[in-house]
Amino acid sequence: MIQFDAVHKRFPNGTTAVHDLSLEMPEGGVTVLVGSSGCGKTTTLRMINRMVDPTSGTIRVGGRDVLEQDAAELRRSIGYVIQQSGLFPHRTVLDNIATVPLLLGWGRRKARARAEELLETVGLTAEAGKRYPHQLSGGQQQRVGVARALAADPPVLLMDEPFGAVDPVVRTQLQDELLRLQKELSKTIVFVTHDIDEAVRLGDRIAIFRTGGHLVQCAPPAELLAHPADDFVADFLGAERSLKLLSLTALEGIPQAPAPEGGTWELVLDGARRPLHWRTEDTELPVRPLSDADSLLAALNESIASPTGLVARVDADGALTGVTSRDEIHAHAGLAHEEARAA
Ligand SMILES: Nc1ncnc2c1ncn2[C@@H]1O[C@H](COP(=O)(O)OP(=O)(O)OP(=O)(O)O)[C@@H](O)[C@H]1O
Repeated sequence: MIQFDAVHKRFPNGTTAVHDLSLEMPEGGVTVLVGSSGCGKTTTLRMINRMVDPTSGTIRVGGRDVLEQDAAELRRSIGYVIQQSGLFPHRTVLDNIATVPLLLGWGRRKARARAEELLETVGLTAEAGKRYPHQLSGGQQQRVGVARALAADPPVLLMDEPFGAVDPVVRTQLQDELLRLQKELSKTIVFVTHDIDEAVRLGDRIAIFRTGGHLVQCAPPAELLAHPADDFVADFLGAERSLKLLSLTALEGIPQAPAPEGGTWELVLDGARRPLHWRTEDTELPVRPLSDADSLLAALNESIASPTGLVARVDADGALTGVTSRDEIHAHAGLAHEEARAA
């Protein structure tokens, strides 16, 4: 969908921001650009919608060279979300979201109806639409930014550190929302971040850049974590690289056994068989039940916290389906690594 071919960007002051970049960003997937400050991520992103033009090389979107297209038209056809949302302060939330449809000549009524629909899509109330941006929290403003970028239903979304300015809890919520939306919409997304955990969570492919605008490696997260191309990439991925790999493997298919009965610790259930806590004669300890979609990393964590070393497994309704032991989780963690290395 988006193709960079030998792209170079040198600014008039002599700074090379992007060096000989050849990269493909697949249709309907999330490509995350990561790297330390100043390594050329934003410049790469902005060359896609011609906010910056390359010095040499070719960029194609949907097979068409961007330099052969009208810059303003191209920009309207590509969604763009930035940190601090970039909303117009003197327009209501609804008018902000309707910006591009109005520019495209949709007519006021249709543009507003689309904006109302999108408010709901990004998890905001109709009432929020009547407010001005400063009357919303940072996380809500980012949601409006995403809604505005989606308004004309563009096939491509560019997102530059969109969740960089919100606290970690809201950031996780926004990431979850984006994953949910992406399941429905399958946009071609290019996402810039400093945060490798965010990249592993969101990316179908991760491109790691080094200062001077050099692309070092581009691969799906599991491949990157199992086979970093060099020490730079390994350092960037961090010391917990192996644990990050476990965050990509789901618990589904990992064997379960019936919950133990009559031992020192008992798993207490409510009337709907939902786990409440672990109980011994004089103590109760919390249980954090996991479903098939949860990761091996979450299971490892829970197995360490659990007094019995057992992880309670539940179905979609939260009802107990069985337990899995710490040893079993360990064995599968090792297996997940071997498979990733072998792949
Ligand atoms: N308009 C410009 N003129 C001159 N140099 C620029 C310009 N824009 C960016 N640069 C330089 O190009 C390099 C790459 O910048 P860019 O913003 O693409 O990096 P980045 O990886 O997105 O950084 P950050 O994570 O800090 O946003 C930096 O050295 C930057 O100072």
